[in-house]
Amino acid sequence: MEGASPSARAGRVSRRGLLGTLGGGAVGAVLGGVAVGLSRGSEAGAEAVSSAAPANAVVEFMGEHQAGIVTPAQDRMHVAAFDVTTSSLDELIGLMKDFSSAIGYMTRGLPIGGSAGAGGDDLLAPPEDTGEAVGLTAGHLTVTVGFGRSLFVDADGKDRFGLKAKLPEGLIELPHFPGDQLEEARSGGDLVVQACADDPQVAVHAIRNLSRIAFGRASVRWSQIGFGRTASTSKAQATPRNLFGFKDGTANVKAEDTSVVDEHVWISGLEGESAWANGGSFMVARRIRMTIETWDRQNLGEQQLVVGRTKASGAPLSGGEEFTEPDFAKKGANGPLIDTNSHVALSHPTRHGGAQMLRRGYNYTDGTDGLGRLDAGLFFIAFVVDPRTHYVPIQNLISKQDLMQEYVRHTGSGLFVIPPGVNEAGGYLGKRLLEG
Ligand SMILES: C=CC1=C(C)c2cc3[nH]c(cc4nc(cc5[nH]c(cc1n2)c(C)c5CCC(=O)O)C(CCC(=O)O)=C4C)c(C)c3C=C
Ligand SMILES: [Fe+2]
Repeated sequence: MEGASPSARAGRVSRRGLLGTLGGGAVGAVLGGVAVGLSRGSEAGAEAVSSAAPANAVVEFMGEHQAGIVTPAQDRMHVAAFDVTTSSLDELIGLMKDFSSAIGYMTRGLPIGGSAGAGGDDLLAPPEDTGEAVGLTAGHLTVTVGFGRSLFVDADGKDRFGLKAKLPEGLIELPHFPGDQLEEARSGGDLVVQACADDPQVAVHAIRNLSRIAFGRASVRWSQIGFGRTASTSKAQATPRNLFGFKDGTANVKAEDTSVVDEHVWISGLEGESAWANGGSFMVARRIRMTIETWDRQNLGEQQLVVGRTKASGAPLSGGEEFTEPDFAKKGANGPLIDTNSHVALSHPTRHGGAQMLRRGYNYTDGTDGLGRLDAGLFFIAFVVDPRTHYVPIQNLISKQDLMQEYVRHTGSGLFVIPPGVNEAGGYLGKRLLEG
């Protein structure tokens, strides 16, 4: 599914190559976009644009599943949630077609619409692409799109677009968890767009342009920039560290374990009206502020007790090295070596009927809070097959008992269903929901 197409791998995307790779199925809208872009741009412009798409930084947009889930986690993220402002299903369909078309270009490192990007000949219209990514590589950009419950039914239960019957049962209203201090302006949303890339400018460019494209049909409700990954999603990746200074992602679901991914990440087996969601996933997003200053005053022993692993190597406190399975039964002089209320003990699959999640979070900082404290933390993202079994019970237990709770505060929240990928000619993100 992922990986560069042969034409992209060659480092230059010819016009025919572009039509082949995008038009091979990404959408009529993409083909239309290409045609428009080429008719507007000069030959020389198109060539210049094409040569700016080195293949080794391209993650394929098209596929059975959307990219940006099992894709090796890139270092930078910009996520935005949108409120859909139109009440027209046709306009919503148009928006998803336009998003899919633009994503097709941007993930290849090309200016939207095949336009000249930062410039061109038309002085009387705004450029089709804002231009700040021209000259940069595709940066392994992935753009993952999802739908919130409020797209299906509004707060009064009204069927906004005739989609209510297609609402997957798993797309619940998340319950209030103990200690939640959620801010309305950082929570919810009808649509979510997760842009991840190696380069922050590439990720921000994607969200900026999609927001611009959405104008008149959807507006940004909240957005969050993350500056460093806090998870590995591939065995080839080194485990990064979160802002507590601990390795994060050691026991994460990894892309190579395809049977685990199939069981715990991809939606399958849905029948009837919600069958459109098969091949998709659910995305849980939580903005978790970390009280860094308090944490930094704790001694190393306390920090390790809270996590249940050593700070240096990430090994479980029961012994071994980073990837050794924790032994929760192993006792020392003062009881279990891994505290029963440590983060690892409470979130481990053995406490939750084997449920696992693919974590794909990011460190964030949004400056200081006016009291001299860093507004920083972890933008937690997890992809799961069903939040009712794979997120809610875990969050409930953590929120009630986790020693880590003393150092964190949940300030934002969202739950979205991620539709499957685009893998057919004339397809676009969400087509099976919106037209099926
Ligand atoms: C509800 C799910 C989870 C939330 C919310 C969460 C927040 C959170 N986690 C850390 C730091 C670490 N988490 C680690 C492991 C881990 N965390 C969860 C779930 C949530 N974390 C799971 C399922 C696991 C794996 C448990 C296991 O199988 O052993 C670790 C250990 C290293 C690792 O395996 O990744 C750390 C460190 C922070 C700082 C945080 C909120 C700010
Ligand atoms: Fe965790």
